[in-house]
Amino acid sequence: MTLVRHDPVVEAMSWEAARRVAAGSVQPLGAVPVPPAEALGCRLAGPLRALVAVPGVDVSAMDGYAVAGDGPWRLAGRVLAGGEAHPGPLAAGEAVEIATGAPVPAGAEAVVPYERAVAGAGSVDGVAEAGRHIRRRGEDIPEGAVVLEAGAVVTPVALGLAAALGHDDLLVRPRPGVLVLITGDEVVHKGRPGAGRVRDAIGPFLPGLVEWAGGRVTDTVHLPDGPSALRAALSAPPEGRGGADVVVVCGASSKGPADHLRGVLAALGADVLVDGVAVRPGHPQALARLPHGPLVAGLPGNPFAALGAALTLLVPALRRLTGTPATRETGTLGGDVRSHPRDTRLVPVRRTREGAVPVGHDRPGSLWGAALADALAVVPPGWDGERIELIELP
Ligand SMILES: Nc1nc2c(c(=O)[nH]1)N[C@H]1C(S)=C(S)[C@@H](COP(=O)(O)OP(=O)(O)OC[C@H]3O[C@@H](n4cnc5c(N)ncnc54)[C@H](O)[C@@H]3O)O[C@H]1N2
Ligand code: MOO
Repeated sequence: MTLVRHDPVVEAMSWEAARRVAAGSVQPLGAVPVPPAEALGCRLAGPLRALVAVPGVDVSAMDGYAVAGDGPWRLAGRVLAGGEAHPGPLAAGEAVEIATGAPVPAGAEAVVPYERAVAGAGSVDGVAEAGRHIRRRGEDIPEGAVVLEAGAVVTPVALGLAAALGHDDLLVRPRPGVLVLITGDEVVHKGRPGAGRVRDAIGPFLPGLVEWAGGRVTDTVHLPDGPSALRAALSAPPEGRGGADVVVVCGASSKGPADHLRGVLAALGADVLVDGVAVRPGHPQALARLPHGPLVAGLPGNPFAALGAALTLLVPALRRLTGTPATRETGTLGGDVRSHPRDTRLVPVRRTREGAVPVGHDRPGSLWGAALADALAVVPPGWDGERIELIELP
């Protein structure tokens, strides 16, 4: 009989420390100008300024008559938005018919809406209130004003605002690219898994999770077990990785005969930043930096463990790359939850007015509980029942 000597158990890093290491493992990506569709959801890398005033000139706020002096007024023309401006200034006693948004002629003192005017042949009468219904140049937004600060999220509304202010491209921190490698000979990607097979449950949730955290999945590649395919994928040049900033490896993180992540990382000379975390589920997770640049996040193959690990290592790194400040939500936890003496527990919960309530079904191999939950409660070792951190689920 051959005796196999396994590595001694190495003390895993605390969950808090692992999250800190992940956030500190990268720097925010440099600013790039991108078109609006690409900028959506990114953070501004600099302040957004008004390139033009809004409105750009004095315009009418109503459909009616721009008038000078007291009525009745002689009708001197018509001005439409996008049409020809009135050729000269209005003299006292003159009016032009005007559309909402059309430039008011110089000399106009007010706009009298149709509803308040009495039109005759070549003339119009009514009561003018000085300055009424004229939107002055820059009244809404002065030229040069900072309308959104650096770090603001580019929302759909922000895109509309930027366009109104004359911007074509926006200067943002781009979405970090994430390449996903799914390992496992038993993992299938379509249909009902047969005997000895499991359906990939991690590849389908990562794009949404990555997008929610500010990144984008550049590609999802399925690899057979064994070190050579993993090694080839991790040592590909940047263009072979789609320029990804982070490579996520799912499975192969533990100590089994097909778990090659650590061996491949060592062979490639990677700097291992996290090698196991004192958390349940998800302890075999890992974080490393390859010599040629990208970060590698190793997620366990058990899908709920992979989710917990993604929230521990991947999401904090993506948030840092996108320049997103760390936030912390705390709450109370109901139900009968016990802490573990050594490991942090991640417990799927729903947040209610009475505090967070565990939803159950939280086995490492199943996403059932996490799918019912809207957050994971972070139960530290030796928890005393005080307030706890809640990490939001996408
Ligand atoms: N001797 C030890 N064995 C294990 C340990 C340990 O510390 N010592 N840790 C256990 C824990 S905890 C976990 S989690 C797993 C992690 O395993 P791996 O990351 O190496 O992943 P696999 O062995 O490939 O798979 C584990 C499990 O998950 C299923 N799987 C894999 N990929 C997927 C996928 N994309 N979608 C759905 N399910 C997947 C796979 O079939 C296995 O059932 O290791 C324990 N063992
Ligand atoms: O990370 Mo594992 O899922 O705790 O079983």
